[in-house]
Amino acid sequence: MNKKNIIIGSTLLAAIGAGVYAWQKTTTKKFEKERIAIIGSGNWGMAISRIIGLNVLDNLDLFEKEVRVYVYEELIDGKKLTEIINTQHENVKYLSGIKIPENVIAIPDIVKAVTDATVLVFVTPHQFLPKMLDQLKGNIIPGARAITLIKGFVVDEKDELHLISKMISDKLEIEVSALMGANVANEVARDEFCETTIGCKNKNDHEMFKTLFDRPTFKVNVVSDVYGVELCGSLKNIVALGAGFCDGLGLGGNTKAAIIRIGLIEMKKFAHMFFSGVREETFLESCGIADLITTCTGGRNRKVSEAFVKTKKSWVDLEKELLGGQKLQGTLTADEVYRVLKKQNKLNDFPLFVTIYRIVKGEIQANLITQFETAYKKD
Ligand SMILES: NC(=O)C1=CN([C@@H]2O[C@H](COP(=O)(O)OP(=O)(O)OC[C@H]3O[C@@H](n4cnc5c(N)ncnc54)[C@H](O)[C@@H]3O)[C@@H](O)[C@H]2O)C=CC1
Ligand SMILES: O=C(CO)COP(=O)(O)O
Repeated sequence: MNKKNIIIGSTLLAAIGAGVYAWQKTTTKKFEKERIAIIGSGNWGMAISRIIGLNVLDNLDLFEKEVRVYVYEELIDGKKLTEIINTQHENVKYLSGIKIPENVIAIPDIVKAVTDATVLVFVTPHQFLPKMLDQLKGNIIPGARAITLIKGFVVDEKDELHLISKMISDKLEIEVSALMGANVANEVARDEFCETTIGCKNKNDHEMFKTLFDRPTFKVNVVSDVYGVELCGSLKNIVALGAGFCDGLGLGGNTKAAIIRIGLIEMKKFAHMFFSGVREETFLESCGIADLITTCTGGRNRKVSEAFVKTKKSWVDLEKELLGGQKLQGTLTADEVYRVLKKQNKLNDFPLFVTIYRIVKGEIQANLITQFETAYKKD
């Protein structure tokens, strides 16, 4: 074989290799039954565990009966939380008063929790994710898929933003979808009607995810725009802080509506500025406008930011006092997004996000929430 043939031959092999890799990435491996692992057992983690546990029992031809949940172990009155969940079928700390189906098993070891899992459901406060991914790397079976319910981003030391779905996908080399919506966990757990949005690129998985999550009171719509869904769910936490400031100041619905409207515009602008392919329709799904409304009226970010204005206590103290171990995400996200905008020299394009950040940091008082440049009247 001459040199030219060798080059053509190896180029061909490389192309076939790349093709096979791409095919493996987009083709769903068929498992006899899906085995579900949930990573995270907080307020939303437990509410979604209940839904998954019930749906698995209703579809035992498709899913293994046992659903494993990774629980960050802690002692409650001297008793391990995992033991409490596995005997009382209730997470007394993070979702008290709600029974969890008995096929949902709490496991304190994250690697054991995902053993043989074909579907991984990530639902932890985002600050804990990077360490979890380090522990999970190399322990996921080929062909497994993941779905993230985490609202937040990771911003690295170079002030570059990483979407959670992309982080999980890069680290574990699996496909990752996203589920976000107007889903305050306590209300979902009480079976109050709501909708949610799943972003999933792989059409082969649409039906499986719908069967896993959809309930008569938890209606799922599946779209293909994973990044759009995730960006909506994460960015709205910043706007929710602004809504809480309005409540803290005793302002009425008109002001809050203005914050929501302008917040939505900045969410869209941010998504389109930094990510290609985000679809306009996604902002009208449950993950978009609906989640924005629910978190600006209910929700923990709104509640704690109202108290921040009224009490002038620190965020750390208020999180401890008001959330009983649950975690506030919006203040972290406001900081992360600010760092990204600063690095990209785009602070002037996001006056509301920047104003909220400055109030969070104590650089300005909350009564300046309405003093940002209202540059969004008409182009
Ligand atoms: N709670 C809600 O209504 C909703 C929450 N979300 C999102 O879901 C994600 C998870 O939120 P929640 O389940 O509500 O959690 P949460 O706010 O209840 O957080 C507490 C969880 O963090 C765990 N934890 C504490 N310290 C830890 C550590 N050092 N390492 C690992 N884990 C630790 C606790 O064990 C507990 O499971 C967040 O991104 C949140 O924004 C999304 C929709 C609704
Ligand atoms: O995301 C949520 C509802 O969809 C919950 O928001 P909070 O974290 O502000 O409670």
